[in-house]
Amino acid sequence: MVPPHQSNTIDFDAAKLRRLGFSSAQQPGPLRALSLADLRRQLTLQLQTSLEADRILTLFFQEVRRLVPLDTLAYRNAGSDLRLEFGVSASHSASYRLSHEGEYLGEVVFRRGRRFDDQELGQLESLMACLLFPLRNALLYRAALRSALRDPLTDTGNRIAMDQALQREADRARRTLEPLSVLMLDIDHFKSINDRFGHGVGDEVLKAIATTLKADLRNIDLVFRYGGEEFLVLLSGTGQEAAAMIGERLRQAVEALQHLVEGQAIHLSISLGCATLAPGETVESLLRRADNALYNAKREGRNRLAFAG
Ligand SMILES: Nc1nc2c(ncn2[C@@H]2O[C@H](COP(=O)(O)OP(=O)(O)OP(=O)(O)O)[C@@H](O)[C@H]2O)c(=O)[nH]1
Repeated sequence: MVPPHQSNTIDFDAAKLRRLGFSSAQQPGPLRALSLADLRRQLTLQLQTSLEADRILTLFFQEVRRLVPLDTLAYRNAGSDLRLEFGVSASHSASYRLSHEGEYLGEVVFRRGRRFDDQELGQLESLMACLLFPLRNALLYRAALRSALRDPLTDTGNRIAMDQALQREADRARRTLEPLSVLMLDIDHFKSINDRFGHGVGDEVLKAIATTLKADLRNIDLVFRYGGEEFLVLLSGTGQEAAAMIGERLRQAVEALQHLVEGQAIHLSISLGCATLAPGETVESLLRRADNALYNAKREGRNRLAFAG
């Protein structure tokens, strides 16, 4: 009797993948010269194994060098916030702006110590065709991840991103014994802005304040919108005194904002609660203390910073 279905199990372990032509990036050993056609076939298989732009370009750089000697591969895509560089810098370069049917996919730059000849440039162009679709998929994946973690109105991190970042940074602070502080901040009398000028203006004010906060902070500091008109600033490696200085700078920056509605500047201010992670403290307790401090800043008259007890 022949069964109607045959079921098989295949374990794609590292050895099997190697036999099928998928090599691991960590695999040591000398690079073997290949024909253009062989390399294109291998690249097509290998570049499908990841959705991370970093990994895809690392593999591409590693494999392309088997045919065309290269010192550097650089990749830039400002729209996707990507700037990657592999290898060591060199004087001669060949750069390519990649696009597919009008869709911009970034710029690739190859560098090395001597000029590229026409045959090599032809080979690089042919190999870049293998990069196109894996790279496009990686950019789409990156955009999807990004939008799942960002607040679209203010382009700050959302609540999910905040919870993840807080946990990650608190774990790191415990491990490294570095300080970690948060600033919880809330726009003063925001309801009356909505009531007087409408929700559209309220939204513009939220965007303007978020832009001011981001412009005033260093890159590694992270801003999240965790409620309607409430933001959290996560300050890694920052103790209470420095966090208060940063908070005060943010307060002044918002106060100095000239936000115009129908030609008239409206007065804006924020109140802030500042808390620093105590030894053994949980993230929930840190947030609770920052929230209490924010409540005190409001009660004491707004447009000010209060410390957590
Ligand atoms: N335009 C707009 N308004 C929002 C959004 N999310 C929340 N709000 C409004 O934010 C206001 C918050 O008001 P309250 O919590 O009373 O606080 P407040 O008026 O800022 O007063 P204090 O915080 O005590 O200074 C409410 O009117 C909400 O409707 C949003 O995405 N857009």
